[in-house]
Amino acid sequence: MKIAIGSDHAGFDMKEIIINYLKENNHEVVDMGAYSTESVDYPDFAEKVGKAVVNKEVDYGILMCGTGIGISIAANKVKGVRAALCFYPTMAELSRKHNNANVLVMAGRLMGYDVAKWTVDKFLSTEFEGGRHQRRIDKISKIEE
Ligand SMILES: O=C[C@H](O)[C@H](O)[C@H](O)COP(=O)(O)O
Repeated sequence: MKIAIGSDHAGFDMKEIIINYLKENNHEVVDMGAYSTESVDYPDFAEKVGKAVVNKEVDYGILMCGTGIGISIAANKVKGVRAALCFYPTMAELSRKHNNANVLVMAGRLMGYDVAKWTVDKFLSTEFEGGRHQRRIDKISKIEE
């Protein structure tokens, strides 16, 4: 798969680890920054990754900030983005099955790196279930109009 990934300074270390993990697993990675732990503003990276996803330049996006909260809020402002903040693999699985999430968000300062890798695995390997969940996503899309 082709994955766009981004973080602020607080998510940078996790981003580098996840980029290597994705590459080891034969995914194509587009690193949209940040490129160091120098202080930056998370909305800039949320917007870049979110737009790459909705413009279909990539299959999915992955974002990190310190808590995952700010970058989730920002990413979900991009029309068509369904960004899910996931602390556990099961959350990632359900974000795909029920919410058809297209951006995975994780907390760089609060999650262990092994859990982050397992969370990525579940996100990328789980399909949307459709059915009643599609009806709810259609209602989310209407809110965006
Ligand atoms: O939701 C926001 C994120 O957790 C940011 O990564 C965090 O606010 C950055 O904080 P600071 O500028 O104190 O490193």
